[in-house]
Amino acid sequence: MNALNDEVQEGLAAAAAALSADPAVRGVIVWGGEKVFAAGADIKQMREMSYVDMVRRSGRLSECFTAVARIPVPTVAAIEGYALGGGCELALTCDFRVAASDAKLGQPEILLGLIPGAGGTQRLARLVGPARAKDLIFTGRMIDAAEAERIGLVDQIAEPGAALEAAKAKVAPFLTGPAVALRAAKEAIDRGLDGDLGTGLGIESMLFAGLFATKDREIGMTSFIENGPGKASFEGR
Ligand SMILES: CCCCCCCCCCCCC/C=C/C(=O)SCCNC(=O)CCNC(=O)[C@H](O)C(C)(C)COP(=O)(O)OP(=O)(O)OC[C@H]1O[C@@H](n2cnc3c(N)ncnc32)[C@H](O)[C@@H]1OP(=O)(O)O
Repeated sequence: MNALNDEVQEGLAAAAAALSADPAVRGVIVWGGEKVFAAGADIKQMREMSYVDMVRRSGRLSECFTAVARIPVPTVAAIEGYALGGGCELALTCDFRVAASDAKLGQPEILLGLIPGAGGTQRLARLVGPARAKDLIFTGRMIDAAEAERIGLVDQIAEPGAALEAAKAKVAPFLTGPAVALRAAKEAIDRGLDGDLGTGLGIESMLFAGLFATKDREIGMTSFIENGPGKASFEGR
């Protein structure tokens, strides 16, 4: 079930750091395999943990989730089977979510006497709105891919077993786009969500101005003038 135990979380954090540091990486897909995305944090491991254990980890509880959220290029979660609890929270750290039509998503922590502990109360509420987030978190109920798409938790539905292929198709256009501009767009949107409108507009202006130093800006504008829209062959820098 891809239970997110210590080892898996450390592996995710290391992979996210390596991908973030590699300028050749233009897009990332998070996939749990053909059977399941992730059924959440490892309940068996958590049951052995004490309050002191958790206090010791506070601040680090969701560092692998934050590492994935901070990957500076477009990311897509390809969901088969279940994305529950920490698994749904991991999917929420991606820019887009593609789910198989028979997939189930949810935040069932309340059924364990817990609440989401890796960003679910924050990212889910920002994505689907506080009322829908409260419905899923207060009830702990699973929803199918169709309901998830309806509320905006999932962006696209694929045939069972085809979520990875659909995610590859979704990320493909970004691989030949203007890499620096795509990074700037993701940073402006994500950082803007953290603050007030004025701060967000300031971040956007700074990043917009910075793109005038890129080669792709010259390529894009020259291509439009000479060939019309959408014909530019960007260099990615
Ligand atoms: C996290 C531990 C490491 C420490 C790290 C620091 C701690 C903090 C981490 C960061 C904060 C994370 C906050 C997130 C919290 C959570 O995610 S809480 C867990 C939320 N998830 C769930 O409640 C889902 C639990 N699973 C199920 O409901 C069902 O298994 C299923 C997914 C609906 C599938 O059902 P079914 O097809 O009937 O299969 P099962 O028989 O139930 O399961 C097969 C085997 O898999 C085991 N398993 C399933 N889920 C988990 C899980 N989350 N953790 C551990 N093990 C799991 C299940 O026990 C079965 O095992 P066996 O009986 O041995 O075959």
